[in-house]
Amino acid sequence: MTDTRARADVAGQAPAGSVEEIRCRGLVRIFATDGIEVQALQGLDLSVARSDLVALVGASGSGKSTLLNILSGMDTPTAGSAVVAGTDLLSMGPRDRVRYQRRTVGFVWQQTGRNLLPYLTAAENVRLPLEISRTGPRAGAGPRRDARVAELLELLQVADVAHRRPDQLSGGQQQRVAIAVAMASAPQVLLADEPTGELDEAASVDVLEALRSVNASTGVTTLIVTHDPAVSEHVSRTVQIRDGRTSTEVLRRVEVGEDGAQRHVAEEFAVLDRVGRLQLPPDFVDALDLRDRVRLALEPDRVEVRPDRTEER
Ligand SMILES: Nc1ncnc2c1ncn2[C@@H]1O[C@H](COP(=O)(O)OP(=O)(O)OP(=O)(O)O)[C@@H](O)[C@H]1O
Repeated sequence: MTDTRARADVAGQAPAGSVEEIRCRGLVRIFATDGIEVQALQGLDLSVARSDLVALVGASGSGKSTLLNILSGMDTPTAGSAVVAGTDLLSMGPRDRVRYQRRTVGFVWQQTGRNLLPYLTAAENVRLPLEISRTGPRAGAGPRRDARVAELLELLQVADVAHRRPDQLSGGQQQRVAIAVAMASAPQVLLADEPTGELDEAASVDVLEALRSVNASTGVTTLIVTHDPAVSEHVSRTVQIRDGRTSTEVLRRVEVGEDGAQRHVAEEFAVLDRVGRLQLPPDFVDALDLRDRVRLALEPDRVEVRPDRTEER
């Protein structure tokens, strides 16, 4: 059974003193098709601190892609608030949206074909966003753009294949070039949707390590949406979404023992939202056969949740 502690602060709170780069409060997204409404996000709260590397996990249909589409500026929530790097995603106009997608966020998608243009080389793919924003302050002169392309290909360890087209690259190399493309305009936030979904285990580890090293060396705030349980091993914070809301978080840290040896410690927390709601893990609910109504008791240092046995008496 999972040892889940309730985190006694606001759901997904960024550490004290840090700057919140992603802040979602009460995010709701309702889709209506053929008169049927699906509530994909049901009041989701999430905070990610600047320069953090966070994995977002959850079962199929839990709302991960819906959240990522909103954070990437491609979709608008039905209600709630979402602010990314100071941009309010609910109130931005069409011009702000283009600017936001070009400058503020970078994306890496699961399908390698969606990330790269097939008829351009790796270097040309990385250069393209710099050419598109050449009038912008981050563009610089031609030689500066060349230097930036070389620097990014070096950082992602794909400089040796700079002149190959995507079909001449392995899946892992394609995703590393895709990260270089996403980082070209020096975004503040990097969003990756199942970046290892089409890769074998070895290539997945490579790509996750590439994301980690880009995060560490540039400080870009990074959110990775994934089904892949191995991703959690590569990040210090994993947020789980269940039924359109954040439900639990796993925080990992390295501790040094008295003997000087390093230990990796992982602690799981239930997420408590601003109005006091939390989701009990399914294995807790099953273990005590909790249903419909439960009894709560406030103890000096904890809250007890017990099954309601009234009808059995
Ligand atoms: N455009 C849409 N129209 C109607 N329903 C939608 C739409 N997009 C998503 N949904 C529904 O919203 C819910 C959440 O979907 P979402 O794609 O965000 O889940 P997910 O966690 O990303 O799933 P997966 O891991 O399978 O990609 C699902 O019930 C889905 O069917």
